[in-house]
Amino acid sequence: MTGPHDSLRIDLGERSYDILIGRGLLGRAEAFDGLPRSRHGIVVTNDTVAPLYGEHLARALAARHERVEQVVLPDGEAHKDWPTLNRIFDHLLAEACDRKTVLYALGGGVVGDMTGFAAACYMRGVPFVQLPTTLLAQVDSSVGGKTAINHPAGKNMIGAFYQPLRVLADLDTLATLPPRELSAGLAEVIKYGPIADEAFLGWIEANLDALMQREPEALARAIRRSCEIKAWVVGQDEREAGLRAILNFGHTFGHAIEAVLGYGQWLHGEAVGCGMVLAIELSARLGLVGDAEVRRLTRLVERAGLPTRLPPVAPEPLIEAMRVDKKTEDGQLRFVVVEAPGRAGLRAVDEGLVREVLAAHAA
Ligand SMILES: NC(=O)c1ccc[n+]([C@@H]2O[C@H](COP(=O)([O-])OP(=O)(O)OC[C@H]3O[C@@H](n4cnc5c(N)ncnc54)[C@H](O)[C@@H]3O)[C@@H](O)[C@H]2O)c1
Ligand SMILES: O=C(O)C(=O)C[C@@H](O)[C@H](O)[C@H](O)COP(=O)(O)O
Ligand SMILES: [Zn+2]
Repeated sequence: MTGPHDSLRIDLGERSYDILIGRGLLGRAEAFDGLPRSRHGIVVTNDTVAPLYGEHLARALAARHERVEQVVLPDGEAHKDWPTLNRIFDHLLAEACDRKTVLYALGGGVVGDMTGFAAACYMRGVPFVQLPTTLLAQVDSSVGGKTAINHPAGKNMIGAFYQPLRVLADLDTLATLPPRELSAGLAEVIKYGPIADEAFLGWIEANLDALMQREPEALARAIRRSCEIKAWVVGQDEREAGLRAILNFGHTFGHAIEAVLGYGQWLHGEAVGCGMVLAIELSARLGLVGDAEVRRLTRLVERAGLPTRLPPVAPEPLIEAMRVDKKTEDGQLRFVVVEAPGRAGLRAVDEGLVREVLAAHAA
């Protein structure tokens, strides 16, 4: 393929695939070389992203499929649900799409998670490609094969592990991303520091202003390192038997905030930002890290424009929502904690301690 781009491979045996990171990838037909050609290519996107990048992508795909069609979903986390997922199936069936049909997820994590789940289910599995257009999706959700929809009782409760054939992260798409969404994406970038790479945490601290100003080199490096860490984790533990849980740092608190407030009130990245502050505080109360680590992460989350205190909700509904977390075993809450800077693990935690942390961070 011509043109400057960076690439790395996620090593999963017969399910291995490449992640390409570069400018203008969506419009470059050669970025799709080697992917299956078929009668139908179905672009799943939403009503915000379709007018921005839909046509561009359709042109790049025109030579690959006799028919390139779009399924345009309503935008937002509130629509990551059964009725919206069904719209994808309705379209595939109405157009007599067969099992060679390729689905293309064009958008952020919501579109990516739903398209992946639809691909896993339609005719028991059709190929799909991730085309992430948010920072969050480029550093996290497009990689690793977790696909899902939400349930009112809990985030991502209905889903499947199903890997894409390729990930194309087009850096140019980040130019149109609203600032609040950029901050949300930074939450998942920051996450990789305390759990896996203290040097990367230092790099983020030093380069946060450049990232927030969208300097292309800084963004490319943050995306590359984030994907490397995620590929390293998922390559060892695709289905979260153990190690992969570290990618859930901040998510037990974060998912509870999202569910209790109502999906879409706080963005996923905002809830994870606040959740990481609570999770490092929990780590400190367990005697694993010191106050300096708590202050360091809190300061970075704050600088990234993310909340560090809980929204005005009572603790009980949050605890209830946390009991639904996928890491809970035999009714026992389990949290990802930082064990030392750059290293994380999973611990069963007493509910009393969790309540103390919630109280310390109440609005
Ligand atoms: N599968 C995983 O491993 C994984 C990892 C992290 C998060 N997630 C999931 O991802 C979702 C969050 O993803 P997200 O933060 O990308 O949110 P999102 O998909 O809702 O996208 C954020 C907003 O940005 C808009 N948008 C997307 N690309 C744009 C662009 N280039 N220019 C302008 N606007 C654009 C979207 O329409 C939306 O309004 C959550 O549902 C979360 O649970 C999944
Ligand atoms: O890829 C993973 O594994 C993650 O945990 C990444 C998270 O950022 C992401 O939000 C994921 O969807 C959460 O997974 P869940 O299993 O807690 O729903
Ligand atoms: Zn996440």
